[in-house]
Amino acid sequence: MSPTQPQPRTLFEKVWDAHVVKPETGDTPAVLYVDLHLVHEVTTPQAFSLLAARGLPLRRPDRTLGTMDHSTPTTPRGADGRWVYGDAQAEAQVQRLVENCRAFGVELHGLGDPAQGIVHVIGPELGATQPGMTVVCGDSHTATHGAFGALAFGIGTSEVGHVLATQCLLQRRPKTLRVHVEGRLAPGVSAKDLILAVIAKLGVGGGTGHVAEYAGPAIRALGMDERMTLSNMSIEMGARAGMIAPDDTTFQYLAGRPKAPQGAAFDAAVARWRGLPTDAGARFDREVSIDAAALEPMITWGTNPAQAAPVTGAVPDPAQAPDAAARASLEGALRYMGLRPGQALLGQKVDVVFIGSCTNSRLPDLREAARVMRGRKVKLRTLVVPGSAAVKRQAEAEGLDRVFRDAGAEWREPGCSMCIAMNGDRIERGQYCVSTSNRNFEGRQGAGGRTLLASPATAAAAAVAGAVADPRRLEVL
Ligand SMILES: CC(C)[C@H](C(=O)O)[C@@H](O)C(=O)O
Ligand code: SF4
Repeated sequence: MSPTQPQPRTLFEKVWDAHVVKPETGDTPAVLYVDLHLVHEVTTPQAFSLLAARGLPLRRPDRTLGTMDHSTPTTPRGADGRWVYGDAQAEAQVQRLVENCRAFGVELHGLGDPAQGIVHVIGPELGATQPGMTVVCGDSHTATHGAFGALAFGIGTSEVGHVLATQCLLQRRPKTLRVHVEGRLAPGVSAKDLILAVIAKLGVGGGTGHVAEYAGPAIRALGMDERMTLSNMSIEMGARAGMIAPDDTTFQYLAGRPKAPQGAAFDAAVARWRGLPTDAGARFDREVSIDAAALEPMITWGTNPAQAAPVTGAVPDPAQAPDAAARASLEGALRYMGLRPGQALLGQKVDVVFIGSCTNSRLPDLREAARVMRGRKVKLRTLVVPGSAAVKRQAEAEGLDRVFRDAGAEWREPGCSMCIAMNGDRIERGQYCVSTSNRNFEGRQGAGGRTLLASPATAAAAAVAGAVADPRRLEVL
């Protein structure tokens, strides 16, 4: 390459370089400009108070977008027009967000609003999330928006305050990691199974300090909703963000969405966005590759998302752990989960199924669950919670709600719900829940509750079978 030619750059580097207001020096992080700041009720009260205490205005109300999701009820409002909250704290949080957004002029999609929903579902749905943007939110699953070729990551509450006040953020430049996914996913194997397999391979710390880029033929073949499932869980392997290069699938998804550029402006944006993908010859700090065709439906058996196995596999035996520390951690996980070393995962008893969360609550996820439940009955408590009011409307227009109700499942209002159990939707101590969410930490879905993470099809199969089941073998259910 001649010295005058520009260095090939990765997708991450292009987005980072375009947003650096002040470069990083030895002891000071870079100042990074933020294009889109998403806000929800849990991580904003102190941040808005910080502004109020200093008498500062919100720097860019037009680049700040609010919704409520974590603490919101998923049962419809009563005949008196009132929502029934899980507890007083949940209601207070929601009220604070309403007041703060009104006081600071933030567009808020609150309860009952046709665009309300989980923050990581509504950003893309409204076309607010776009390629090449920097997107932040006081929420670790902000990585979801990376599916559009945005640099999107979670920030802490004090940083939320900085962004509200300045539209900028102090950031150290992360390293880069490319996850190259060869081949094609087999029928019955989904993006959720792929990301669980990637995390199982790399470990919960495998991406620490890095921004991941998912690339390769298997990724190109995925729709936007599936790509979001993948990017969403990047944080579960410690990655700062998880990006996917924008392509025609991305542009088609965005065309006509209310907050996307319209008409000639859209065409101009697409022309710009086409320059974002990683250049041939660009260097990553680390590269891994995985064969999509070899994957099976996955399910977690432990208390972190890397503790996963094919659904046809078995719970590992701590006696075979490579060292004492690994053995102790395995033993701890199995004790909490009440599972025996070597036991088959198929047939493991399940008490509750949760289909929802920012990982798997979009229309294609619900279609998958409905495909499995259609004409069948669930054997246990099954909650289906759409990711947004828009997903709920579309699902109902297709009659998916009927399929779920006829099967005996509960069809709820949009929100985070049982993913985090902040709104009163929870499992009981000792119960097993096959969940399409992203975290199986101890007590995540309710104190003492045991979570097994899986895809919508695997979760629906468990609901119908009353136990862990293989979604590719519906004929035996
Ligand atoms: C409540 C919020 C701060 C939290 C997050 O950061 O991700 C939640 O969304 C989660 O999934 O654990
Ligand atoms: S659905 Fe779950 S993971 Fe997603 S933002 Fe809500 S609580 Fe966090």
